Amino acid sequence: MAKSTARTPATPGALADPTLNHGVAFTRPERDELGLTGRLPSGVLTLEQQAQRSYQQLQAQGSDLAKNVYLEQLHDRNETLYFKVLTDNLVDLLPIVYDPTVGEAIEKYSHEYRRPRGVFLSIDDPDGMEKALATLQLGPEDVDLIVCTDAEEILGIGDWGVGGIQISVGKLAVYTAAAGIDPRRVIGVSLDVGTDRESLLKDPLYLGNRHARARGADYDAFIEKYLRTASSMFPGALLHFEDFGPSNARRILETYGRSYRIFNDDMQGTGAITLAAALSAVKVGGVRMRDQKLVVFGAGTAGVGIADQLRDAMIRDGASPEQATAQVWLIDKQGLLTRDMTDLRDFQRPYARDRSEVADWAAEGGAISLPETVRRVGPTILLGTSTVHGAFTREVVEAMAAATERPIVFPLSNPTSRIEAMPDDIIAWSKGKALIATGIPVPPVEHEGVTYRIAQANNALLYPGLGLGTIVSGASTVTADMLLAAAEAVADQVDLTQPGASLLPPVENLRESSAATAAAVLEAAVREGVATSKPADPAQAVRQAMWEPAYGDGAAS
Ligand SMILES: NC(=O)C1=CN([C@@H]2O[C@H](COP(=O)(O)OP(=O)(O)OC[C@H]3O[C@@H](n4cnc5c(N)ncnc54)[C@H](O)[C@@H]3O)[C@@H](O)[C@H]2O)C=CC1
Ligand SMILES: CC(=O)C(=O)O
Ligand SMILES: [Mg+2]
Repeated sequence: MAKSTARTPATPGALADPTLNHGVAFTRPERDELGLTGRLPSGVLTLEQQAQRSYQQLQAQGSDLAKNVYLEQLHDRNETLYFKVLTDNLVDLLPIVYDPTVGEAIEKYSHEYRRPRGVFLSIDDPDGMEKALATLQLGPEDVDLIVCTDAEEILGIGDWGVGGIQISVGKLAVYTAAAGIDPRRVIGVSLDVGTDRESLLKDPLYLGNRHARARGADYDAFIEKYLRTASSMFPGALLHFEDFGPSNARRILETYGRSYRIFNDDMQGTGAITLAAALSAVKVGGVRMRDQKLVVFGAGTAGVGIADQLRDAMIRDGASPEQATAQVWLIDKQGLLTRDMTDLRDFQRPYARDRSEVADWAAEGGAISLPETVRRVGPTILLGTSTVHGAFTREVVEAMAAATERPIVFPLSNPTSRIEAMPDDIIAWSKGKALIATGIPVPPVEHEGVTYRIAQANNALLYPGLGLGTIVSGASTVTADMLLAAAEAVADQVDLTQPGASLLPPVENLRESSAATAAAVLEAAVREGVATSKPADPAQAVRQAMWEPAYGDGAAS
């Protein structure tokens, strides 16, 4: 008997390709033309109706992680529909595709894995890098943005190896939903250099390179090769670096920041969004920027990136560089950082205090604690970038409130399990005086008849607009003035007239806010002479460049 050759026919191309697929929104003529006759139920829905149905399906998922996975699968089926759902429900869904749920998706990547998204570049095959990027079949003019991570310091949850691809994917989703970056012109990249997390190395299902993290010359050569390859294949692309470890993050930016179009979100994006929140807080608090005293708890990539930007803001407001630097105190695992310590990182050194200055401060085992520093310094701003949940205790916040009328308290660590203090506690302990911003989304806090809206000082409120402005300007590098323009544009959008007002624009307005930020960045790039495109009307140029989720002509939409 002849062998049967019958099999289920393959999904026709237009349904299988998420960038082309409109699903049941394909009209009848389109179905005929694309060879889909009989391959879809006969009803034809609009994009709006499809989005309604998807949103209902999403709500039926049992957990935030399940929602994240559902959305990923939707993205794999129909990109336009995915972005329609995401853009129309950004307030609800930002915490699902991004911070904090993305942290869980990263931890469980190898177990929740369905299908790949992005490009995986392996340190064990550096010569395969060009070949891997070439599989995308994109030409030199086809790419605006590449987000890469080596996943050594994902959010505040540390080293997650290849699972870090999901932070690249999440950051890109926010770029598109918040600023209309064209999703067909972006690439997410995992730079898989191994992992030092034992549990991953021992997990039979782990999908990344199964060895310790490469460091030293091999690592440096791999990063340099990535920069050379990505920027020669896609010369127009902005190269976004995310969640690298503290020593590499800064070193890469300092080494290559002037020769490649790179942007480190954890240092520069976080610095700029926190500066924006601080500019608002300073307006409310009344102490001039040049007179602020800043204590940073957790002096790593984000903490010192923010300290640098706040120090520069003090200088712009009239402080001398020496005075501004002396108004910053850094605390890390060793306690308050002092110059006599032998394990300081290069970037911490400028802010380390002279030991003689703190000779009579209380120290436990040689370490000067956060509460002692706050009591002694009387800071006006307290910043948390330590990943230490609960580090801002009642004692610390009360000491801040005793020293300054409107203490500025920014517990910025992500995800929720790492936050230094929750806003309702800070509001209660400071008797409603504290001016607060957090890294995660937090609901408003009621206290003695006032509703306090908590600013989300997450770089997601700034980097999409910064990226859009950089892309539209064709800027050759991301300059300090472009970052400052972005911070000021974000701060300018805030209405501080009501008691308890948020220090940053709400996520509801993120698309509008990103457009305004992008226009300001574009203008700064032109002023600085790094722009290659100089549109006469920056606001209009930015709006025109923003991609909208729609099927375009022909489909029911
Ligand atoms: N809100 C936002 O937009 C952003 C928030 N972050 C958050 O900031 C936190 C830090 O991130 P990175 O700076 O990238 O990490 P990092 O590893 O570079 O910095 C963390 C620093 O905290 C220090 N630290 C750890 N335990 C400590 C302790 N008990 N006392 C004092 N210091 C301690 C570490 O030694 C390190 O220097 C993370 O939770 C991350 O999610 C980071 C970037 C953006
Ligand atoms: C928000 C972000 O970039 C971080 O927590 O690392
Ligand atoms: Mg980050």
